[in-house]
Amino acid sequence: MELLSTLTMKEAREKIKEVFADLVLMMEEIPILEALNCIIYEDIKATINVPEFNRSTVDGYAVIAKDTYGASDALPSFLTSIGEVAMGKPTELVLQSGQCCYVPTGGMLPQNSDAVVMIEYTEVLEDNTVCVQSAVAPKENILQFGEDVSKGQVIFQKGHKLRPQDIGVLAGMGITKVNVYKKPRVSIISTGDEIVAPEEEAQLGQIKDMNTYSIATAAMKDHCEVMGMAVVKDDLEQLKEKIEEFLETSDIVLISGGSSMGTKDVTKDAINAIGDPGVFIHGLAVKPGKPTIVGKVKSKAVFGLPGQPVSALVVYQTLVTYLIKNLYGDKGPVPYITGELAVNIASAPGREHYVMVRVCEEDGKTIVSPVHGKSGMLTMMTKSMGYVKIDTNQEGLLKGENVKVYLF
Ligand SMILES: Nc1nc2c(c(=O)[nH]1)N[C@H]1C(S)=C(S)[C@@H](COP(=O)(O)OP(=O)(O)OC[C@H]3O[C@@H](n4cnc5c(N)ncnc54)[C@H](O)[C@@H]3O)O[C@H]1N2
Ligand code: MOO
Repeated sequence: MELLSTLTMKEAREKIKEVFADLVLMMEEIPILEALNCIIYEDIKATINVPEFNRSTVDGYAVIAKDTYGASDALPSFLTSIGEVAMGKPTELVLQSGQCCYVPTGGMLPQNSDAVVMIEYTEVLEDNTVCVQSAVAPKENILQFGEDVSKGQVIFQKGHKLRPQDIGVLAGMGITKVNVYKKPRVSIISTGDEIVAPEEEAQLGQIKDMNTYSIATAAMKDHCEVMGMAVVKDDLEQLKEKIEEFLETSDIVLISGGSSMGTKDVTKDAINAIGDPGVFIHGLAVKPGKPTIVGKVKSKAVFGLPGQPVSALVVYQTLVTYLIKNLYGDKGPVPYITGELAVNIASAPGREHYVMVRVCEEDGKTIVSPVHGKSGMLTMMTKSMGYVKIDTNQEGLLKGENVKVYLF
């Protein structure tokens, strides 16, 4: 009798990290407008100071803060206005004690000024006298030279994923192109004599292909380039040929189905038939996802995901995403929220258990409830916001417990 050997998820991840240490992504230089969600290939240093001059953050009067101390509605300070700063222009003005100067939001501060009083707290009297009705502290309402970013400082580290605000900062530095990792190239194969394309009519006993589409779009979400998608019969030779074809252009080939112990489950044999070292993981102590396969051939990664739609996607998210993040050097955590369990949840003994959950707000509390179903029902995941993890040694989770929900 052949039984699956079962590694824990932690052991499987360590093994994957070790075995694919030589799988590396190339670098490419791209315009910043195309770089959203791309991963930075090397540290980026600030090329300038931001701002490059002391700026006001409000419309008001630049002052020497000391001149306003004690000022109030009842007892204002009277300052002499020496002029106005024009937006986008340098100023030559220099403040002396007892003087002030009008500055718009974002305007350059005159020399010697160290704060700005908002215009609402001032009143202009005759003879360029400004009545200041509120005190300001030094540095109040100003952005100092280099306060946002100072020249030479590392603003983004290698492995950082670029978000809209990051792209804005790069533009603000005059950096219009960035070196990023090339996307991992991924191909997807679904195996099964019963699988038909979504647009085809399914005869009794057949099933429309879900996995090719859920896995391909999961890979796109992970910032991969999908190179090929195919459905292959449960046939060793045909599967081997398709994997070999896809390996020509891909870093990772993801196969779903045929991972278990049935007579028609040929994924493991097909991977091993291509070359060494072949399959190095078959079986994980997780639920769902027990029959997972991981192999290395032609220096590339080949995964055999379980055919059940939920299992395939859960293993993708827990294991394939882990490898992809590793390739990118992305050390960020899996995004999660926390909430309170609405009911007790029993665990699968001896396996790390991923339970699909929905989340709602009730009386200001975040309430987490399990979504029941079987791993052949993909709607279990469409009704869920994420999953909670029950560790191998945990007996279950209790109602009222605070849990982490890992988001899809
Ligand atoms: N004797 C045993 N049987 C099974 C075991 C086991 O340990 N011993 N493990 C079970 C578990 S757990 C899972 S998960 C499945 C995994 O099976 P396979 O990876 O071999 O997948 P298939 O048998 O090909 O398919 C399973 C199921 O999923 C449907 N499927 C497959 N591909 C698609 C697709 N692209 N789109 C939609 N649905 C798909 C397929 O029709 C089957 O219903 O094995 C258990 N059995
Ligand atoms: O372990 Mo299977 O992946 O439960 O459905």
